[in-house]
Amino acid sequence: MSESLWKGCLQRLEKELPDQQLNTWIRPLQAEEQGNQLRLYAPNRFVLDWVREHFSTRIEELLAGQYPDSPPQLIMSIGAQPTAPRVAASDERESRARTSAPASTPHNANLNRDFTFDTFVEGKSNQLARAASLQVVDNPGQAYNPLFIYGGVGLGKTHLMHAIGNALMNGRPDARVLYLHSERFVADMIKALQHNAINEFKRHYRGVDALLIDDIQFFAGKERSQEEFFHTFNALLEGHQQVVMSCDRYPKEINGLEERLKSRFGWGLTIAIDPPELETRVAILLSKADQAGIDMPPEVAFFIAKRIRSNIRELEGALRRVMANAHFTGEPITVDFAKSALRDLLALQDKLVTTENIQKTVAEYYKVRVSDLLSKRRSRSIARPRQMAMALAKELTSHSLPEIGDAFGGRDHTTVLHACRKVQSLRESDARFDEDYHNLSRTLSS
Ligand SMILES: Nc1ncnc2c1ncn2[C@@H]1O[C@H](COP(=O)(O)OP(=O)(O)OP(=O)(O)O)[C@@H](O)[C@H]1O
Repeated sequence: MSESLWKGCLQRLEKELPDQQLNTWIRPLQAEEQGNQLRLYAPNRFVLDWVREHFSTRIEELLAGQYPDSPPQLIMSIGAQPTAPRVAASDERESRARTSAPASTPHNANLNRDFTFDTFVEGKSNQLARAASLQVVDNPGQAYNPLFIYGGVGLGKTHLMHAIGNALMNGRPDARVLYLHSERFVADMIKALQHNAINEFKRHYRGVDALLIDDIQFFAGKERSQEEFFHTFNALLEGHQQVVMSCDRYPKEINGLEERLKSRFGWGLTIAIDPPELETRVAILLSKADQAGIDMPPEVAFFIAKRIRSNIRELEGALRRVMANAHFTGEPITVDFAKSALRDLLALQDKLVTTENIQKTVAEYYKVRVSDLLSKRRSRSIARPRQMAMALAKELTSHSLPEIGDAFGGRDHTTVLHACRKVQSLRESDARFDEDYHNLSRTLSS
């Protein structure tokens, strides 16, 4: 039988399955080919059951496709392939990652190799989270344990977690690093309970050097999973094994999560990622365009970044759309071109953030009336919210300074400019004011 029997299957599966599934279920398998048999070894029972249930029929079909006259027999078990060299996945990077990982350890393949510190653009909004993540890489299990990263959708939490995992693996290729979404933890646990394999489940998750677990808000309301995670979490911390968690909100704000978990999550370092400011958005766009081999004029990046503010995933979506349009039409990427390519998206955005909406939201936040913001009153309790609203209108809408002045009771454009500068300097000198700004822009952009 050909040595490349499993390789042939892998090549087909790589075309058929999304990367996530390949990395989680298929690439961790080891193959041994003997006579008319293909033996596949799974690193643990979960992988074994999952592959049996979801992929074995397809693998058998692929085997039969290669030897229609005498289809090879597929045998699956837990363990490591005893002698022969492993059959490498066709993706070279994955194959390198696998070769360095002991077979029976929780595999490292669910790390996305593109999410590294090198591809993570630093800005004010993510500086602390990035610095803390680098500390974790330098001193895993010691520096900040657990590291809890929270922030809105699409702001780079997952990217940072993978960057930690990849850097840990680069420093110590035999490190047992496990990245997973909380949903997977829950699914594995249920499966383990069904199969009476909870001890194996425990061993699996407690045997890692670093557990990177994403979107833990998913545990909300799932008591049994929380219980299990609580014990896993404690065991890891006691063993000085690193835990990194991400969540879409501050731990104390997760409804349906046990108090003891909330409090324990705060034992290490809890750190926020905020929505990126304009300069960071521009830098991210330029960096992503560069990675895609596109020469993006800075003024186009600036235009897109100014108009798409909600999160980086949306920013990437807009960039992809512009690049695809340029590719199909062969036209150069200019501001006008981007404007036309993003027409629908921008119209939607404009509808969402209007000056009226900003005035209303700011007035509610500071408990003043909208009419006060538009009035001539100059007391600080009114002037500050008014300046805040003007600065937000400049940042979040595409209106000009005179247009914004008009919308605020017919003020001059220099008043708006002054408000923007004042807000900028207050944000730098007054942390509370800066937090107000972030809260408001988050509310308005979501
Ligand atoms: N600072 C950054 N530099 C470069 N790319 C970034 C940065 N932050 C986020 N991204 C990119 O934005 C996209 C979304 O990021 P990511 O998936 O990490 O968000 P998230 O915070 O985990 O969101 P969710 O809560 O929805 O899972 C990814 O493609 C990521 O590479």
